[in-house]
Amino acid sequence: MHTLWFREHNRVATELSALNPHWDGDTVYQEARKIVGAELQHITYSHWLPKVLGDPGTKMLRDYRGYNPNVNAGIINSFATAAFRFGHILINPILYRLNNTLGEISEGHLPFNKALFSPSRIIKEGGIDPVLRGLFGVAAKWRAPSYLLSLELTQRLFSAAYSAAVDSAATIIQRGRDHGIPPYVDFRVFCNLTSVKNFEDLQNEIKDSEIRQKLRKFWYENPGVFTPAQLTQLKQASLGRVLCDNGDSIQQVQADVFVKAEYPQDYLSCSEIPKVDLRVWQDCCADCRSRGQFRAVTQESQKKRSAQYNYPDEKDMELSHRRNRQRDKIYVGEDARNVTVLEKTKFSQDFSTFAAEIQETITALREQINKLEARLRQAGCRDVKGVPRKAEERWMKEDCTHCVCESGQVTCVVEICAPAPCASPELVKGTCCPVCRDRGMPTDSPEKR
Ligand code: HEM
Repeated sequence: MHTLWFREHNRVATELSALNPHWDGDTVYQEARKIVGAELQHITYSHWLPKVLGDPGTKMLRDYRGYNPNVNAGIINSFATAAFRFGHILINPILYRLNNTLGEISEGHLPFNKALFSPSRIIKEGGIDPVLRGLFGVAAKWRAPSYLLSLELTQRLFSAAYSAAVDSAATIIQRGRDHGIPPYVDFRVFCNLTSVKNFEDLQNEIKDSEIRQKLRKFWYENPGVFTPAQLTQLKQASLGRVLCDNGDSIQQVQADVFVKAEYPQDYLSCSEIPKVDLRVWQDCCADCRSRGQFRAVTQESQKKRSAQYNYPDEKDMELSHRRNRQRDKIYVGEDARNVTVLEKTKFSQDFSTFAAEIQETITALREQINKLEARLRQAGCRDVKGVPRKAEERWMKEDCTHCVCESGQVTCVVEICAPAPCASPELVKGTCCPVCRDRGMPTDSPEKR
């Protein structure tokens, strides 16, 4: 686009110069610059912005009513830092390169990351026209949640120039923090939209209930994120303990490191500070139900977005190029939603992968249902040690782990500890939660764990 506008300037200048042979170079340059600036303003406000803002937004913009020296022409911080970066979701992960009949050029389309920092492609691979045709001859990217920022922008941006790629999503979020931009929920109220308290209130904006559910799970106490046993352990965590475990050689800290304490009397040895017992993350126990939950969430948070939203890797590209030459030209989605252009072959390939994935999921679910039904038919259970337990039987597994046999399945729950009402709670044998008691007891007391 820069080359296009640079050429436009020179074209206008040449024509002006022919019309006004008496103008000096500076006059030709300044007048051409003024004209190109005006063209850009006209196109931006009259042709582009209405597509971005829609009718109501365009009406609010109103027509130009003359220069007003009292209007601050600067843009607000939140516009530059956040709002106008919406343009990043318009970026297509593929640069389509089309010939003059809108078919793919012999060099093929380009993944976005291969296009940056490679101006030589313009010279060697057909000039600027193929890329420009790709911009006007192909529909815009589909505005579905999973298409907003492609992996090209979050995992491969500028990878041709830097050893580590830039993550545009992370940069945008971080830039918002750098600039102290108010949170989205505050902007909703400012813009007279409904106020929101939780992700369900955003169901018109985030239509996919699965995504809303995933977002909810960022709070560690939400059901399904950790098992009850894990939660109990997590609530033993303290910054003091993290300092003890990870400092170079910190041996003593106060019980609450956020509050200054007198040394040595108010300091505790690190061994006295409660610790998160990671054994409850050991991947084998009778508590299959909660183990399943834990696994699901852990895998969910690690899962990368499906490659179907992105451009194929190099080896796939070679294959697709060969196929492309034989098959139909690109067709533009006629759908009113402006569906992304898909190559016919790629579409059917994606669809087969999708169908195979669904099939796999159905088989896995069927297996789970069979297992659950088999359990329901069982009257009792067996605990971890293989001891038979009757239906509805309850027992203590350890000091603070209650188990119950329900519907053929053992479920164990670890007691949740209330915050101890003293500065230096201790873990004492026979109790689940840290207790407050006389601090005179020696630290190596056999009662201590
Ligand atoms: C080839 C496409 C694009 C690339 C590679 C790109 C890349 C970038 C990068 C790397 C930044 C700096 C991020 C930071 O460190 O804060 C940035 C900032 C920005 N981008 Fe883009 N961008 C592209 C297209 C767009 C479009 C189409 C728009 C709007 C329609 C846009 C709007 C902005 C804005 C408003 C900023 C912030 C500028 C500022 O802080 O003053 N970008 N872009």
